[in-house]
Amino acid sequence: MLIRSTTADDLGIFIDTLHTAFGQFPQTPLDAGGRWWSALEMDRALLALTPQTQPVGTAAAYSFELTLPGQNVVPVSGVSAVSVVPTHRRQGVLTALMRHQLTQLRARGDFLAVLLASEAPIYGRFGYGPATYTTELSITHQHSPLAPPRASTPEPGSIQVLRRDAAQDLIEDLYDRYRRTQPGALSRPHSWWTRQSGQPPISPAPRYIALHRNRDGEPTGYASYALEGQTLTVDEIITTDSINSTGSSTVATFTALARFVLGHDLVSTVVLKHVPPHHPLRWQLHDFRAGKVIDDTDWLWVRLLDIPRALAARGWSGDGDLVLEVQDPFLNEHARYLLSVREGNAECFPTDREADLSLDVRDLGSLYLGGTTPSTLVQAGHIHAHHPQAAARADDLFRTPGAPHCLHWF
Ligand SMILES: CC(=O)SCCNC(=O)CCNC(=O)[C@H](O)C(C)(C)COP(=O)(O)OP(=O)(O)OC[C@H]1O[C@@H](n2cnc3c(N)ncnc32)[C@H](O)[C@@H]1OP(=O)(O)O
Repeated sequence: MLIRSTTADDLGIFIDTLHTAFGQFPQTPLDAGGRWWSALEMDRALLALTPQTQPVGTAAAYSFELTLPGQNVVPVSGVSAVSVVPTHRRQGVLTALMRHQLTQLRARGDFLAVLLASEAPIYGRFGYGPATYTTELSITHQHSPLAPPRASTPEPGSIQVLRRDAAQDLIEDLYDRYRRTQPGALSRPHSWWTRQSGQPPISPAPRYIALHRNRDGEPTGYASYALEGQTLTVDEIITTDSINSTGSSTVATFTALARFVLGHDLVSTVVLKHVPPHHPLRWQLHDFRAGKVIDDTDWLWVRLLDIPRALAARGWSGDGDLVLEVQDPFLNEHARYLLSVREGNAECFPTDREADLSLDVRDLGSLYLGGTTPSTLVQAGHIHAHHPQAAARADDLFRTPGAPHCLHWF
């Protein structure tokens, strides 16, 4: 099996191989469906070829930024377009692609990689762990407008409905402001917006944008939505007031936009994709049961490539020391690290001290953004705690003010 990097000249063969693997018919990159792939960075993609040079596998990487706990924004590679054609599966092609890619990512100095997994059992063996979660809610509209708040007054603001193509610059700017404060969120490069490459509202699919302005007239968020029959589907609600610089959160803009879509006439069901974990929306309904969770799933998977750098890059809570013994079976690495947290910042170095926790690098990926607690993974039997206080001490350090959330598709 030969793995080689691609160039722009390989775009056609890359997309052909990818579509064969996914069982779809090829689309040129410029037609509507093919726009998805026009954002591919072809100098960062890989092709797997047989000794007869038949292309049988693909993998790509996008250059994104990821917001970490502490609102630290760092570069990250977004792994995508991973595929092996059906005739060559379970022969180690993916394993060879992953090994090649992880080596390349490290060589370019990356300390983190992320992906969205088509199936959950695929990527743990390569060191990725599920790190953010997202919920899809279906709300039966006529029974369940939002109840008036019992202990506060709704923020006065206004909503304007725009067509998606008239709102592109506004929503690009709002998304960018949102993602810089939301741990777990990824950047959407400008080229994705100009090429309309991605899922709605980036793609040219017809959408309305409900734009929210605060009492001073400043845009603070939007809902991207479409109406089909009597179902109104919201792709995403993006708000810039959800987490402020002190880390405290409000849902004022989200609530105003939810009230707007739930009040839409001639609609029986409102589907809200990508509601963040622990969001209060269901509590705001008149009828709690009218909000049905139709999907509650992992979204962003994280892989640490340089553990000391990755751990020092995020913000922490409290003060304390923790020794982590980390196994990385795929890269055949095993080391112990001392994590020292002081006033929200961490230093991390290899150490000989006794371990507090022993864990696989995939579990460290799951803990990294604060979406899962160490004690949960100890209880699940994935992490070994060497003494009774270890999990609680780790919980205190890894704790974040809110759940990480990602809704970018790539
Ligand atoms: C980030 C993204 O792009 S997500 C998109 C992933 N791509 C797809 O889902 C497209 C359809 N599927 C495929 O193209 C292929 O089946 C792939 C890429 C998932 C797997 O490729 P393969 O070359 O068959 O994987 P490979 O032979 O290296 O398998 C490695 C191991 O993973 C296991 N594995 C591979 N795919 C799966 C799966 N879908 N479910 C469970 N286990 C799997 C194999 O059994 C093997 O296990 P073993 O080491 O214990 O024997």
